[in-house]
Amino acid sequence: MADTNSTHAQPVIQIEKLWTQFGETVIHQDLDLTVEPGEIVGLVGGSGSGKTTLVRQILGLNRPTRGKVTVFGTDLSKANVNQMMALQNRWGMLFQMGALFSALTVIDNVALPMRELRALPDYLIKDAALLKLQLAGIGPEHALKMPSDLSGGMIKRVALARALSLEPELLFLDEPTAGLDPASSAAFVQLILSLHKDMRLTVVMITHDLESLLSMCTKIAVLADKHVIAYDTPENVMKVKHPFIEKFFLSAREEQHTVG
Ligand SMILES: Nc1ncnc2c1ncn2[C@@H]1O[C@H](COP(=O)(O)OP(=O)(O)OP(=O)(O)O)[C@@H](O)[C@H]1O
Repeated sequence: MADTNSTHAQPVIQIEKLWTQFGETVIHQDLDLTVEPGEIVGLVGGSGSGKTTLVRQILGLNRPTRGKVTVFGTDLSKANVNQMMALQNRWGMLFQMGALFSALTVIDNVALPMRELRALPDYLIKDAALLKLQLAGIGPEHALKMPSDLSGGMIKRVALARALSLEPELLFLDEPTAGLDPASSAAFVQLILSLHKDMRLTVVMITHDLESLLSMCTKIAVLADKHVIAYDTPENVMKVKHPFIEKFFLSAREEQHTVG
């Protein structure tokens, strides 16, 4: 009998039978991945396993050789310019490098995506930018500073405020804690967790940082052997017998044994 009570929300991201080839080199082969609303998915894999390429394909910046990428129900291979622009307003991206424009003040960096939309008067954009900064833990006293006046942790927070400026439903994070000291890293993880809760975000994050993977992710997707070899809760992924997984989680397992 059909279960009439269950709601089947549309996946935020659906990747089906994706192939990526650069020249003779195959990077992804028959890769499948589905991200449901509200998940925080950690994307892990060895260097060159194709994590960045996969995220670029989800953002429509790279086209897969074969296969289908659907975001918010839109098949990217069939999306026209207007549909792509509509999608771009529904996601935010926190880049690892060059997170801020060095010639713009903190508030102008955050205001930029809103100004590009040309939908709001500037006084409203400034207020909205101040609110986003506050959400990311940056007070108004820092609004007119230049990026060069900020610490690494503050730069990440301002970049996060900018990624959130269009109130995205989907947030991409590329190595969000890289370069932060342990205390700033833990604070940044807490910030993302609270935003995830308050803003009902879906998050996809590339990271090598075991600590943030285990404390944040509802699911981990492991990229190896050209596809997703495991996609489950951190607890279950850690149990999968595969050389990459065993090596990657070795330290976490050892910690568990020490504690237990
Ligand atoms: N445009 C391109 N042309 C040719 N090769 C490319 C291109 N983009 C990526 N590659 C190759 O594809 C492979 C996957 O790269 P990608 O950056 O996606 O890996 P990654 O898993 O993010 O690696 P890392 O963890 O080191 O950042 C690499 O071997 C890279 O050199």
